[in-house]
This record gives sequence, C-alpha cells and structure tokens, in this order.
Amino acid sequence: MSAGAALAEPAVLGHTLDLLLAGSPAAPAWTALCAALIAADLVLDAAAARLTGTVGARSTAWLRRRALARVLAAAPHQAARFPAGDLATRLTAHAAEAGTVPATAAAGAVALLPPLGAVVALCLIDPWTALAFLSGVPVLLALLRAFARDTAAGVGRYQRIQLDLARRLAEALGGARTIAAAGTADRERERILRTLPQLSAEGHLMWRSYGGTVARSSALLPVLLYAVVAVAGFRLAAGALGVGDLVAATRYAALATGLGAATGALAAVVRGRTAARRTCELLALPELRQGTARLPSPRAGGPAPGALDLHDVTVVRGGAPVLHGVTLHLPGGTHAVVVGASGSGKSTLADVAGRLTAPDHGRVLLDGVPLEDLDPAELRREVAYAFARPVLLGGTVGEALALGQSPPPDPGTVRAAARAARADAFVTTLPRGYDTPVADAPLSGGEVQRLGLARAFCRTGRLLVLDDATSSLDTVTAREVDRALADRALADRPLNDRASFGVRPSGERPSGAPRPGTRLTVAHRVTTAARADVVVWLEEGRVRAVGRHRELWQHPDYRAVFAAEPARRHSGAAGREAAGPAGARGGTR
Ligand SMILES: Nc1ncnc2c1ncn2[C@@H]1O[C@H](COP(=O)(O)OP(=O)(O)OP(=O)(O)O)[C@@H](O)[C@H]1O
Repeated sequence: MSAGAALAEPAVLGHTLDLLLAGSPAAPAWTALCAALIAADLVLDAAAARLTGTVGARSTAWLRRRALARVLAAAPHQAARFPAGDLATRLTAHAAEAGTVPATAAAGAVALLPPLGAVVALCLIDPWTALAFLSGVPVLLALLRAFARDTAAGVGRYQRIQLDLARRLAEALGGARTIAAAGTADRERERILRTLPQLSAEGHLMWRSYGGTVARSSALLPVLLYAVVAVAGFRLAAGALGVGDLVAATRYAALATGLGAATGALAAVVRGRTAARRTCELLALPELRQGTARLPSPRAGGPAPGALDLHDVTVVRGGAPVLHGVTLHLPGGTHAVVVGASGSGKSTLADVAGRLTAPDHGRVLLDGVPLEDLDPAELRREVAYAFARPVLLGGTVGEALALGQSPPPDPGTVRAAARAARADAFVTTLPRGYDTPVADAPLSGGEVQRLGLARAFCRTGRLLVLDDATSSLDTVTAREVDRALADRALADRPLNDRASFGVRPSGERPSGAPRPGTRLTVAHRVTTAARADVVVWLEEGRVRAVGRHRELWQHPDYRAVFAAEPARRHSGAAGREAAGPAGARGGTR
C-alpha cells in the first residue's frame, strides 16, 4: 500500500498541476487527493517500521527456540562441539541478526516496488525517458553484485573471528581461578583479544566496501535522473509531452533512483543470511533417537526391576573407541560399582547406561527395553543421575532439587532426600532454607555435590547412576552417604512412588522389602567398591573383570587402580578448572 501511495503520488501531482494551470473546477478535489496520498504515505511508513520490528523479534525468537531445543535434544558430547562462548554468540548476536532477514528482505522487496513501478510509469509517459534511465541499470546491477559477493565473504570472516573471541572469553571466565592463581591475567587478556585487530580490519573493510558502493551508485543515479529530465525536456519541446508529463516524469525518475537504496537492504540481508547459517549449524546437531515404548510393570514375585543390559557396546570419541564391545548384565536391584584407571571409560559407561549418549555400536536395555525405544519422559523418570560437578538449575534450592519432576515432589520428600545426601543440615542454615534462591546460596564444591545427590535421591526410578558423585566429599560424609544409600530405609521405597521415596523418619524401622532399582556407581574409593554387590573393572575401554571386590582384590592390577587414586584425584581437581580437554568435551554436567 505504501509503495502504491508513493507510486500514485507523482501522477496525481502532475495531473493536479495540469488542472490548476488549466483552472479546472476539479483542481481542489485533486489537491485534496494529493494531501491524502502524502499523509497515507507517512502513516504507512510508520506502520511498516513497526511491523518490521515485530517480525524481526518473532523470527529471532523462533530461531533461538528451535536452535536451543536442538542443542538440548542432542547428546551432551555432541552439543559440546560448540564451546560455550561460541554457542552463546550463535544463539544471541547471530540469531538476532538472522532474525532481521525476513523483515529486511520483505522491506527491501517492497522498497524496490516504487522504483520499478516508476520505471514502468516512465515507459507509459514516454518510452524514451524510460530508456534513458534503463541505460544505467546494468552498471548499477554489476555494482550491487560485486558488493554482495564482497560483503558475504567479509561478514563470514568477521563472524568467525567473533565466535573465536567469544569462545576464548568464556574459557577464561571458566578458568578465572586458575588464571588468578597463576597470575597470568595480562597474558590471558592478550590471548582473548589477540584477534581484535583482525576484527577491526574486517569491519573497516566491510564499511569501505559499503561506502564505495553507495558512493558509486550515488554518483550514477543523479546522472540517470538528469538524463531523464533532459530527454523529457526535448520531448516537451518536440510537443510529445505536456508540462504535467514533464513534472511526473521528473518525479518518477527521482523515485526510480530509489534503486540505489537496495545497497543498504542488500548489506543487511547478506549479513543476516551469513549469521543465520551460523545459528542453523546448531540445527544440524543430531538428536538422540527416542521412542514411545514403556517399561514393563514390576510383577509381584517377578524379577526385581532395573535390570540393565549392555550388549557389545562400543562408543567412539574423537575418532577412537573409548568403550570397546562392552557386554554386561546387571540384574534389577544390583548395586554395581564401576572402577578403573582415569580415562578407562567409566563416565562413558555411566552415560550410555542412562542414554545421556548413544552407543555407536551395540545396545543398552533397561528391563529388556532398548533405551532408544523408550519414551523420553519414562526414561528420565526411571533413570536418575548425580554427577561429580552438578549444576543447580532452578529458582530456589528446593526447586533445584525437584528439577524435572512433574508434579513436583512434596517438601517432605525433598527434605528426606537432602537428609540422605547429608545436605539438609547446611540447607537449613541458609537465610531462607530450601526457599533460598540458588544464586544467593553460598555453596562449597562439596555442598553443591551433596545437593546434586539429593536431586537424584528425590527421584524414584529403576536406575540410579552416580558418576563420581561423592568425589568432593570428605571421607566421613562420603561414607555416610554410602550408608544412607545402602540403608534399606532409603532403598525400600516402591518404584516411582514419590511420596514414599527418601529416608524414613529417624527411628522408624525399615520394612525389609527387597531393594528396588539398580545402582550404578562410578567410584574411586576402595570402601565404595567393597560395599558393592558387584564391581565392574574397566581397563582401556574394555571390561577387564566383573566380580566381588574381595575376589578382585587378589589381583595386583586391581589393587593398583586404587593405589594410583590419590594422585589421579589431585590432578583431576586441577584439570577441572583448567580449560583443557575435559572442559572441551562437556565440562560441568
Ligand atoms: N568427547 C570426547 N572427545 C574425545 N575424547 C573423549 C570424549 N569423551 C571422552 N573422551 C575420552 O574417552 C576416554 C574415557 O573417558 P571417560 O570420561 O569415560 O573416562 P573415565 O574413566 O571416567 O575417567 P576419569 O576417571 O578420569 O573421570 C578418555 O580417554 C577421554 O579422553
């Protein structure tokens, strides 16, 4: 409509001028029409600007939501291919730039309508005037093509440098304590900003290219305008055009020079498209396959639920297998402890057991159902995880413990789980106890770890996976948590009965019912292995042996796994803060 109003304006203006010169009685009505057209043009321009903003915001939100959903639906190790800073830039700055493409492209196309319409109008007024204008269009198109090509290449390089910078910045923030401890802040600042001159050079290059194109097109278009006016003048002198036609032709020629404004729109579209490509790379992350199957209900007198089977499981990372053909059968209710030297594949085994990652070969089954066929809600209800470095997500501490449960567990259940994880005592000393916002809770590493355990204990399920989840606890607390887990009172809960999960009030006697659910613990402590029903001993990604701790203890290589432990744990703790390979492949979980 706006383009229509702008197009009609010169013709109406020209005709009104003719009527005024001829003293026609229709002149006042046409003058009013001119005023109405100008007002409509202004109002429609304002509406278009508002619409552009709204469409841009909606497109950005849509893209962000889709990309983020894909990142979260991918296996964590796949998502970790995009380092934190890189990912944040793609989802914020690049998504915002990409979101402007539909509105900018539409606005650009609409903005081209008046110039193109003006050329048609020139043709109708007098073909010679149109020809005068069109003679310069090939030069203009060549300019725009070269500009689009240069801009696309420049924007690509600029955004790559931006991602690199953001990645290094996020790395440094993650390793702030290491940098402070090493006193390398200056060196780190230089490392982060190393590519800033390149970024600046690329930015200047793009602006130079833009400025050059605008200058060249700005020089060309007035020449075309004067050519049209000159031709129209000759045609007026020859009696082929009237004065009104001359005015209209001059105004249409001016409108046709609006083709030059395409440079700005083109630059924005090229920038947005390149940014969109970066955000859309996230959409290429493979989703973990999910199914719709349900787990069989436990039968009275039947096998205990939580049977975990790994059949010939191989997991490849960085081109090399980190688990090789692992086959394992853990009957429901087993407490299995996975031990092995650092890097032997324990965490990878814990990840495939609860489908945080999919094996590259082989299958994992829970109670006979392949995990990839399981309904995702059922899978997450039945498999609980606690990690060495849990991240507390949620507004308050209580909400962080109930994460992902719908309906949320009642406060009694949350508190009982926290007691079992030896977290209740320090949570109750927080300013608002369980209602304390996580951001306001000053927590040590060991306290965060205990909350991570409590979060896992809040869930009832057939499989509880504890991946080094007590590594930051002092020996006494770790033993208490171990005991609480082994305590029949904690174990006696019926599966997926939220209200009855957790610890019984102190003093109440356990019922003595069979312990439901399977526990898979990645551990480095001899005491934890000693308490297990069965120990899975991994060596270089293969199962070296499966058996009782006291039987395996006869083997010197098995004892060596624990002998090496103190040194490993120290180096592990240092490695966590450093921006090393551990951080690169997933960091905090
Ligand atoms: N995304 C990845 N890319 C490349 N290599 C990986 C990746 N994830 C794990 N690895 C490698 O796989 C091997 C097993 O890793 P995993 O974390 O399972 O070992 P772990 O036994 O749990 O070690 P630790 O006791 O030190 O935690 C290691 O050599 C590790 O470097």
